[in-house]
Amino acid sequence: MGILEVKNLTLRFGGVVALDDVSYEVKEGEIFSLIGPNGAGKTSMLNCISGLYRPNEGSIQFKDSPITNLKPYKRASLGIARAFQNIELFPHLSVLDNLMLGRHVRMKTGVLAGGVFFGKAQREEIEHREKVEQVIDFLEIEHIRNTPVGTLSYGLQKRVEVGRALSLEPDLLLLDEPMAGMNTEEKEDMARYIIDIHEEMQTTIVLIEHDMGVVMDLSDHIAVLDFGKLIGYGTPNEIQNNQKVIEAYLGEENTV
Ligand SMILES: Nc1ncnc2c1ncn2[C@@H]1O[C@H](COP(=O)(O)OP(=O)(O)OP(=O)(O)O)[C@@H](O)[C@H]1O
Repeated sequence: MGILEVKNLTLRFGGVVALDDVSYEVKEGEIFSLIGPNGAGKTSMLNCISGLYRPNEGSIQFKDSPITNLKPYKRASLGIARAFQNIELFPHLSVLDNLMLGRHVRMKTGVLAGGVFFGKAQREEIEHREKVEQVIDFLEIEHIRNTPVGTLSYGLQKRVEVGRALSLEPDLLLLDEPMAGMNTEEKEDMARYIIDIHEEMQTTIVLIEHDMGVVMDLSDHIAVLDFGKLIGYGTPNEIQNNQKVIEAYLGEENTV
């Protein structure tokens, strides 16, 4: 079953067609990757899914309901979370506080009431703290839980950025180049966390990544964009043998 259905999506910026009549489905529980050359439209696609951009044409359905015209916070409250390519954390706040803020759309009493601790707000705060502590354990960032994010290494900040999205307990996690700028060891760690999130939390993941080794290893299905058009869709094996994709993006050396 498709947890996310994108139909005939077109997005224009003046004369630039960032997305051109793109349709595909992301199945529940899978790791789905969006690949393609620079400027192909991958981030624009994530922006349309998370609600930052409104497409000119077409529709997006999440769990069988239309979300095309919903605001980003509404989509977040339905279970769509995103880790940004350019880390979107509060650098002066601790890891724990950043993750708590990541849950704010789940909080009924609001961050302020939670902060001054009365009755219902206090109970809710404790519940949210527990969820966030689970994410901290899961991503093995206990040792930096009270550290201001801005003082951490880039690799750890990227992990906290994923943690911020994960603290929402999403059904659909959008990861925009979670390994960009990382060294080999950090990349391997991040790949392992993505596999664990997928396997242990059964979270559906949409991944944008330029490292083809990672994409081919992790993905159940891959969609390939080129100049805003969908030029390929399939399993890693199908994509590596797709002549159009080889010519536009992969090149002969990346194929099996
Ligand atoms: N806010 C914007 N205003 C104008 N043009 C934009 C905007 N966002 C994206 N574009 C254009 O849309 C096209 C697709 O860009 P997009 O960033 O989605 O590609 P991408 O595949 O994510 O690229 P990269 O791999 O470099 O991140 C590009 O031509 C880009 O210049």
